[in-house]
Amino acid sequence: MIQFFRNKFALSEKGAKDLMKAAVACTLTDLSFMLPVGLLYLVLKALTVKYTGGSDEVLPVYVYVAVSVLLLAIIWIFQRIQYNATFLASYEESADQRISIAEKLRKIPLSFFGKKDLSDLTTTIMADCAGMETAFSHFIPELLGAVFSLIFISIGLFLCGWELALSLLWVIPVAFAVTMAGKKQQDKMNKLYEESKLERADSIQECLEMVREIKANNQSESYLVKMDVLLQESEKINIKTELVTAIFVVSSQMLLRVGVATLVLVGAKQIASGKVDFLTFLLFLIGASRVFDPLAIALQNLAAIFSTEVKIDRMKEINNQKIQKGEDPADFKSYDIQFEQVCFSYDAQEKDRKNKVLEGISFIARQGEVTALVGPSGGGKSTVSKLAARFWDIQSGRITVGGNDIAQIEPEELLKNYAIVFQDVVLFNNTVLENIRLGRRGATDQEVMQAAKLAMCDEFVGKMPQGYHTIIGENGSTLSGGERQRISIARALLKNAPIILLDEATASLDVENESKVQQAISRLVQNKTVLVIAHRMRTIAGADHIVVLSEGKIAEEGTHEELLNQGGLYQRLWSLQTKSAEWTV
Ligand SMILES: Nc1ncnc2c1ncn2[C@@H]1O[C@H](COP(=O)(O)OP(=O)(O)OP(=O)(O)O)[C@@H](O)[C@H]1O
Repeated sequence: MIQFFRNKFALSEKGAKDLMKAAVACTLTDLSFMLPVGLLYLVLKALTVKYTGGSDEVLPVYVYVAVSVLLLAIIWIFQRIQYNATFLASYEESADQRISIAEKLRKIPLSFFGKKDLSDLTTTIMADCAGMETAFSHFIPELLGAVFSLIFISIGLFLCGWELALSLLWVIPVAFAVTMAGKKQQDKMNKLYEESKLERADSIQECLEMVREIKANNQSESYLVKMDVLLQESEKINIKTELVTAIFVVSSQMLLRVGVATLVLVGAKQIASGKVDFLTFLLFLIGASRVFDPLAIALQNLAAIFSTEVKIDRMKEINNQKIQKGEDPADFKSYDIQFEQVCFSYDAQEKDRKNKVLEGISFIARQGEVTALVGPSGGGKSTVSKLAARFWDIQSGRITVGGNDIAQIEPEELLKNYAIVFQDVVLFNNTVLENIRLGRRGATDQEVMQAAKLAMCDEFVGKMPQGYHTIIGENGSTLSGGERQRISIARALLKNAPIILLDEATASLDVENESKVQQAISRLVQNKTVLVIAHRMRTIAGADHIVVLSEGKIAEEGTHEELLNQGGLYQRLWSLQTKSAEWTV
């Protein structure tokens, strides 16, 4: 049962156990609501006997009052248990779910993120988990509680009179069948609704992210029109989804009322024929309201669980992703990076050779040397540098660092040895100091400032209102491209790792700052393995080893002079850049 709940609702083992406990608590609460019905029956029976001159002794009023108080106390205790078992447990479970999804996302290969966009993932972590929370605290335990308590109450009613019980309860399987009959239709609409919700969130996010480009291209009007159409579409799907659910749920809830009607018909006939007394009939009538009220909610809950299934599937999709593992406690004797016949495609499923981004790549980036990757745009330079840090797992071949296959090394362990400066710098809405400290947690303010100074950050930080303690806005929105890049370089300098990946690290710097930062980088790279990508070929002319990549293959490799002498692609690119440097507008 626990395993069933785990699979069905993507719960942790504790969550599945807590759900079972919550279902038992809901059952006990539902059953406890039947206790006053029993007491009422006894009171009415005693009064009837008394006023019809029977011989039964009526107990003193205070006994009934005491029993009523006792029953209220029992109901309160069960409700309290239900509250703890549903709400508290569900909050714990959804917090655990969010943490476990975030943990999983940390370990999933980046290829997964290529297929999912940001709003999709945030929706899963926030909205889907919240939906699961409601299902856990309300829909599922209440439904199970209603079903379990119904079984007990039905047995009781059958013992009191099977004909009356049958006349009342026959509608229940029919009502459930009606709700279940709509499942396929509801599933389809729920899926459509979730998709439209995602599209809407996506579009709003895109609009906010691209607000500068939209304004610059005078596209605000057309974007708003597009958004309006999208929202109207989404509204239509929303209404249709509600309508489909309502048709089946309301029909089944109405059916329950038919059960009361058939009870009255059969009851009247049985009273007339003297088969049952009026009190027993009354007991059934009161019992019917106690059974049908939670049941009507249970049918609604069943439909709500259908809609949760789409959310659960999305959570399962993340939970079932293979994570990047690695067992070897790597022992790095050196930090040479070696690519051996590496083939790679961003779509791991893609078998089609023509979609390969890299094919048969083999080269060595030695420790103590600067290895430069050059070549036409789209040739695979950034891909090679990202593969060197195991951002993606390759499909064939081998990448080693100091002889250790990086596919066998735990990604976070591996990355401790890398300092990376990307073209697109990511900054956090925090102070300059903390953004640089990200390079090495635990570095002192002194060390952070030393690295910042080497990366030429001093000059622009000095002009900020609170210096290094100035908050730089979301993704460093208050900084220029060059300033962002210098912070990123300072991070790498602070980390001081044995392997350095520089992907267009100085592209956004002006000439003066570029030469200063280059000096800092040259101090940083001593005795390290450096893999550098630069479009401005003069910046890598001094590299120890140049690998020319074109259309995912190595076109040629060697030193600057060797490659110029070969008169191949490198020489052509070099002369083109030399000529373009002379161009003027
Ligand atoms: N995340 C990704 N998902 C799918 N395809 C990608 C992804 N990143 C890059 N590519 C594709 O892989 C190929 C190589 O891209 P890559 O960025 O490695 O080239 P590059 O040589 O660094 O280009 P540039 O000099 O323009 O930066 C390109 O065709 C690109 O479209």
